[in-house]
Amino acid sequence: MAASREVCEKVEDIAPLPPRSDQRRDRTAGFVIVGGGIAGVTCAEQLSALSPDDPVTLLSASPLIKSVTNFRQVGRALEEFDVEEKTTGALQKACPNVRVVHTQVRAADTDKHEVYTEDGETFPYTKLCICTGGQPKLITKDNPYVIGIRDTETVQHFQQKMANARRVVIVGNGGIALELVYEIEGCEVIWAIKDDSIGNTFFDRGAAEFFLPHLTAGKCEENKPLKRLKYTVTESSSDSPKKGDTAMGGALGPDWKDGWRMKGKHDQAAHRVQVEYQCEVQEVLTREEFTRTGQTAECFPGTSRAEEQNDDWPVYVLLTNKRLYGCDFVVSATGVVPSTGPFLHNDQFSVAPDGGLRVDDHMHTSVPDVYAAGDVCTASWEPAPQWFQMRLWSQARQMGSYAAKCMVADRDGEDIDMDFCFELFAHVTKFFNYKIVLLGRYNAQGLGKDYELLLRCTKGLEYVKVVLQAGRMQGAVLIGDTDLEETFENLIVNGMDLSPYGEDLLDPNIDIEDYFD
Ligand SMILES: Cc1cc2nc3c(=O)[nH]c(=O)nc-3n(C[C@H](O)[C@H](O)[C@H](O)COP(=O)(O)OP(=O)(O)OC[C@H]3O[C@@H](n4cnc5c(N)ncnc54)[C@H](O)[C@@H]3O)c2cc1C
Ligand SMILES: NC(=O)c1ccc[n+]([C@@H]2O[C@H](COP(=O)([O-])OP(=O)(O)OC[C@H]3O[C@@H](n4cnc5c(N)ncnc54)[C@H](O)[C@@H]3O)[C@@H](O)[C@H]2O)c1
Repeated sequence: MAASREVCEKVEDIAPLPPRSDQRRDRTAGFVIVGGGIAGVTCAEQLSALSPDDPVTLLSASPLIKSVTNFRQVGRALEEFDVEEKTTGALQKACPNVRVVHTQVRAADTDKHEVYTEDGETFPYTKLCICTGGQPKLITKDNPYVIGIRDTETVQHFQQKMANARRVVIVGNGGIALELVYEIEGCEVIWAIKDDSIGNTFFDRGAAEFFLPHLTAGKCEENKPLKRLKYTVTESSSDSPKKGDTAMGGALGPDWKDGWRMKGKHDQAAHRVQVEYQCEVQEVLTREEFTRTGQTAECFPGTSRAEEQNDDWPVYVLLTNKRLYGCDFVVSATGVVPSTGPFLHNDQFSVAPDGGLRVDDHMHTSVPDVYAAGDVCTASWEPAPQWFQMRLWSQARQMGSYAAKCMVADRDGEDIDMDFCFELFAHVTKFFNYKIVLLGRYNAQGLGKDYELLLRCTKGLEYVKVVLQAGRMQGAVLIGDTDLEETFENLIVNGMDLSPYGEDLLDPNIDIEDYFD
């Protein structure tokens, strides 16, 4: 049988320690941050603000760094912002005591309080914050037809493949898959999900039903995506990531470019999506391997054998439901593997089952003077009842900022309370061109069976779901411009008994903002 499915959850192989460097730049140790994504840059900015006289060194493998712009505090925990790529100079100009070094960290000796880089330099630190993000968790590694999406480079690679694509298989049912399925045009999509409804990372079945009509509806003018997605870059470069390159860029931010659509080969092809429910990829076969099986590949559902575009696909995907599809390539939108590789030389770090560096409620790792923030870490403190980690920009920003406060407080021997943002899960985003707000235990996470739901839905306009337990709001899903997020955030946080209001709570004729103001 062909390439067996190997889910690569193992952290990248740990290379031997680089030779001890004698290139110790003459510098006083200070705060060192590894990673120029949102977590690392926010940490550097906050350190600069809190400790402007101390040296802060940001080591980043990506030439451009990510920073937060147009920050808007929508509610007490809910925030919106844009993400922009900036030159390192911009950060250094804004924060004079921050120095950004474009380099790749190879290892750290936490006993000596030193970080070593690929080009043989040593950076001593008093406090270190690891913000190295993550990489796509691919369903199978080293298969040129199976790609992940993480940063600008991988998007360019994706775009190149898209240009001539007639059919792609998307695996996964989370953020990236939801966005791609909506954005891809002129190309057939086979969407393979493990679940019985779409988008279950974010939505329950009800909300999934709300979106289904948008799966195949063409994007007529008015519902063209307002926010161009993160998957388009204006310049297309011929160099796809070199083999062996780990995706060293920062994870994508919202579309910072007004770019092309993700057009496949067939402009005129309708937006055709076939969802294959409750299945996984069993095998990915080359054309030769497929031919040897003697099997017949499926036509795109609804097309006859004669209409089938062709049957000489470069790659074939066998699903666990025994359906076999040919396609041009596979997008493995199947989550993130934290990039901890350079730090696991010493086994002092406690690593969580998802591969992240465990951090406590002060963003401390298990190693003295070493902190972590963003996708690379796994929150390992007892969380507030309505908060949980999800690897998102907002949480990367919040963790980066809070880690900086903890680093300074610990250095000065001061106490510090956890930021409010860790009291309540709050996420605002867009899917299928609708505003989406997710609050608290929005899918009744961890509530067992002891909860009730209130729903309000206007087809094509809005979908409101409230999760209640003992009359108290635990979470909410808001789809569309409901303007309920601030009120609901307060109701979740203040734990008010709402049972007297019953279904009136969602009565569209009652202006509950005033009611609970
Ligand atoms: C396609 C895609 C779409 C997304 N869309 C959304 C969204 O709509 N909303 C949302 O909230 N979240 C979204 N996310 C998630 C979000 O991008 C991440 O959670 C967030 O950016 C993580 O930030 P970070 O700083 O932890 O990591 P990253 O942004 O990955 O940054 C890691 C940094 O560390 C550097 N680095 C890594 N290893 C080394 C090393 N050894 N030495 C030196 N530097 C190193 C990298 O170069 C990079 O600069 C999306 C993610 C992807 C992949
Ligand atoms: N708008 C947004 O909020 C948004 C958009 C894109 C990405 N993101 C974030 O970026 C990160 C990466 O996105 P993502 O979509 O890769 O991750 P994700 O965690 O959102 O979704 C991963 C999906 O893949 C599924 N999966 C995992 N292993 C699988 C396997 N072997 N076979 C089939 N399915 C499998 C999971 O069940 C899940 O449905 C996530 O943290 C996500 O939250 C957020």
